[in-house]
Amino acid sequence: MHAAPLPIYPVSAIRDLEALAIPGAMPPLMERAGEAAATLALSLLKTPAAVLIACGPGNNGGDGFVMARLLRDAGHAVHIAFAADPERLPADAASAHAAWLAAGGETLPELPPTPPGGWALVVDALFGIGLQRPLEGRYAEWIDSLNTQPCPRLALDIPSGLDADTGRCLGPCFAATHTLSFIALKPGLLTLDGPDQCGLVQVAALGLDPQALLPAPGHSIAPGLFETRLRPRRRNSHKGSHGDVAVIGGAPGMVGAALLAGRAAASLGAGRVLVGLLDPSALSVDPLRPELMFRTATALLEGPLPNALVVGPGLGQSDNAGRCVDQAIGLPVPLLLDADALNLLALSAARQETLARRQHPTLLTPHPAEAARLLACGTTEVQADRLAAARRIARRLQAWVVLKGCGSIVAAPDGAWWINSSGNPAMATAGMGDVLSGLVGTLLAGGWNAGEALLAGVHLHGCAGDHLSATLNIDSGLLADEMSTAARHCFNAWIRPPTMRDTATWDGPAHP
Ligand SMILES: NC(=O)C1=CN([C@@H]2O[C@H](COP(=O)(O)OP(=O)(O)OC[C@H]3O[C@@H](n4cnc5c(N)ncnc54)[C@H](OP(=O)(O)O)[C@@H]3O)[C@@H](O)[C@H]2O)[C@@H](O)CC1
Ligand SMILES: Nc1ncnc2c1ncn2[C@@H]1O[C@H](COP(=O)(O)OP(=O)(O)O)[C@@H](O)[C@H]1O
Ligand SMILES: [K+]
Repeated sequence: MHAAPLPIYPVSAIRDLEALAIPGAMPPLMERAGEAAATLALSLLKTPAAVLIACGPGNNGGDGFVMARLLRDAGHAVHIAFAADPERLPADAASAHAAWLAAGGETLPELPPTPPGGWALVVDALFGIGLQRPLEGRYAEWIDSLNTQPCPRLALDIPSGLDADTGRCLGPCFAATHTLSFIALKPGLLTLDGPDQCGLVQVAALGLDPQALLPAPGHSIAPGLFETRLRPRRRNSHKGSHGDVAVIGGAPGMVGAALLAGRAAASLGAGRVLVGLLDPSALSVDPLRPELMFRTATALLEGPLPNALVVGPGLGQSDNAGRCVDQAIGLPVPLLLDADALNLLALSAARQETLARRQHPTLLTPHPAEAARLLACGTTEVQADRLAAARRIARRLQAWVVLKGCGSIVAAPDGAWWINSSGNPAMATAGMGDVLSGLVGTLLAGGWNAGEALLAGVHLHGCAGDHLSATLNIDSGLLADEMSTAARHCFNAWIRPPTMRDTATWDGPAHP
């Protein structure tokens, strides 16, 4: 069994879930949320300790009051900072506040000074999915102060100051070491600033089965999404069974990009890899990867059709590059456009219209600046709502799209979406995108459909980066060309049956 994707609900869908779940919920959801938070806190606290909980004016504050009461019952010294008007708390939060006072607890209108031994835990129960605007004044000061505490910092539902839908810090934002999100994941936990602000994310479903109440609008990416493809190769197969990948790119000065894509394709097991370079004076062999076959871009586009075509790595924006893109769009093959192929697409409305009418799978792999060009807007606008940007491109161009970066978004032409959580900032180096193109191209050439190939390629690419960072013990300085063998390693771990995954020896053919 491979890991299953997790459901993701934007705020509007969480509100719908609330409406469906709350009428019958007993004990109330807030009680369950506070209890789940207290359970997590107890796992972080060894001996009776000093805990600071900052409670806000809404239901997120209510979760904090419930948690405080339970931690106090467990013997911890709980201090609550609460500056709002108790009369204006929503009903459940008002009950939780009253129960805290009835249990002998008190609240302070300001953050108390740090006790001599320091806080053992600080908890952000200020704002959750009801955050409407950037934090200012007192709340901004509280966040700045809480962020300096060198102890575990737990956010309830979502770090205060983070937009739950977009992952954007609206202003000052709690920097959690742990986030306990209620009912289901929200997109903002997983993309843009979310992963930096959230620390370790856990979900407390509060006894609900959200998917039974409301189908999830989106999902995380996990191998369970494409597990039917994760099978060992048939013994009776040959290079023709695994597909030809053609990579078009490599204008003068950028030949390396095409090589990176080609090498990644070869390492992932493409039957044959052909590289069509635009630079007429470039290599005709890659001495470090002699398996690659070289052609001119024109010869490749006019020769026998490959099983998948990748156009863009190091392509440049010459007239010749434009002709290659136009020609590729017209070919009846699965087509992945990356890098300058996307920039050339952005330059021509006619090209976009032709692309959107293609009858064969089209995949686009923009980073935020390329996405901005495709949408004729600024990169800031793309990053302000990555999910919306990816979905807009996918719908408009009727293509499968990955908007790359921290928490890559995959969007389908029909509006479906996923968020990837593998990968890390050591991968923020030139050439990483070229490697991704080669990996996805190989899966396409192997007969995977567009969605499976893109979801798997994006996830695999991140897993390879994580594997390398862990095994090399590095947080920076990952080289794009190192990724190919790591991707090969991770992919083979996926396709082997569990019983064979750790088997290094071979005892002869298995007999039934
Ligand atoms: N979903 C569920 O079923 C469950 C939800 N639960 C919990 O409820 C949380 C959602 O609660 P919520 O809707 O009351 O919103 P919440 O985040 O507490 O903030 C709203 C308050 O903040 C205020 N406010 C907003 N922005 C502000 C700012 N920048 N600066 C200052 N004030 C600002 C806003 O006031 P206003 O904007 O009207 O001025 C309002 O008073 C959710 O995240 C989870 O923790 C759990 O109990 C389990 C079940
Ligand atoms: N901080 C990060 N976290 C996760 N993945 C990242 C991060 N930075 C870069 N990556 C991944 O590395 C790749 C970079 O692609 P791209 O920007 O196109 O690079 P290039 O154009 O240099 O080849 C993308 O797949 C991206 O998602
Ligand atoms: K919070």
